[in-house]
Amino acid sequence: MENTAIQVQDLHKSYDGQTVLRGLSLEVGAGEIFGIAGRNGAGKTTTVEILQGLRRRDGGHVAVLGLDPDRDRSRLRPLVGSQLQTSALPDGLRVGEALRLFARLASDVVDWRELADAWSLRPLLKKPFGALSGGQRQRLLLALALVNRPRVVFLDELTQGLDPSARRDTWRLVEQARDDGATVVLVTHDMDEAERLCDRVAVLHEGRLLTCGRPSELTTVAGTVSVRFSSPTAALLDGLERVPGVSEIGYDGAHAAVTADPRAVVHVAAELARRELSADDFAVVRPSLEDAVVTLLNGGSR
Ligand SMILES: Nc1ncnc2c1ncn2[C@@H]1O[C@H](COP(=O)(O)OP(=O)(O)OP(=O)(O)O)[C@@H](O)[C@H]1O
Repeated sequence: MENTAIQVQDLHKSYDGQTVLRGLSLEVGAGEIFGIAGRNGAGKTTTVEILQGLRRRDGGHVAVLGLDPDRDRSRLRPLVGSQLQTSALPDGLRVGEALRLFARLASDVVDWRELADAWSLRPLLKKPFGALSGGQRQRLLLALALVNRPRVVFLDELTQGLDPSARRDTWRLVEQARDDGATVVLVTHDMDEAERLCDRVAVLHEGRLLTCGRPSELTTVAGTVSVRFSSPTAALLDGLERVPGVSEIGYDGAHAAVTADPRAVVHVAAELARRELSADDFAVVRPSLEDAVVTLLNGGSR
């Protein structure tokens, strides 16, 4: 990778004899929005905590912006932003006070008023944290993660509990942070979010990297697509299962769904043409990223 922001090689970590990370390796490019997904307990939070120097690793090599989070923590701290947990702020702290305080701690590299405008927090400046809605809290916590103009930002469960429009606003602001030069690492269970927002997604499984790639690559890796079209009778579909690469045929009385290897789509289309089935709604539907990740985690093709 040309410009690497984060390098993880053969990372190991155990808690009280329970092994959580067993040889995790991955790389994050500078300027990427990089998703980390995997089942509960896969080691996602442990990994990002090690990357931030909040937890010590047992073995392996880790570099964030060329620095070792264990040894160079004080040099790394001003370069990294992190989304705080909701519990980290006292209920009585006002939005304006939080922004001012965090900006001062970060040596005022960013004008907190500009940040308040960017994140639509102006009307909330006098409100105490405890009186904010879930979405407003999330906006403040994200603004605070960016107050030191970090080169790497770690976000965990970014849009959990947000309404669809607040989710989209948040995605836009994260993209803005990336466009301003930050590398973003996003731990998420929300595959819709990962598909929409992440340049690449790493799927962790049992403390190792199961797979990593662009969302479109992962959906391809999952193996099959669904070819859908109208068909007036089931008889027109007879024998279609013998087309190489077709694994399943469904028919609901009006529509057919043929599950097939992506490379077989053209042969399915040719076969339909030979049968003079004029399907004007012929569509190839890829699995969603969520379908793909579930398939991969359940041991499907990789
Ligand atoms: N401080 C700790 N002490 C002991 N065990 C821990 C500690 N922190 C995490 N673990 C255990 O390590 C494993 C991995 O936890 P981690 O939080 O890294 O997983 P995760 O992938 O982020 O999970 P989730 O999706 O549920 O947030 C879990 O089995 C968890 O119980």
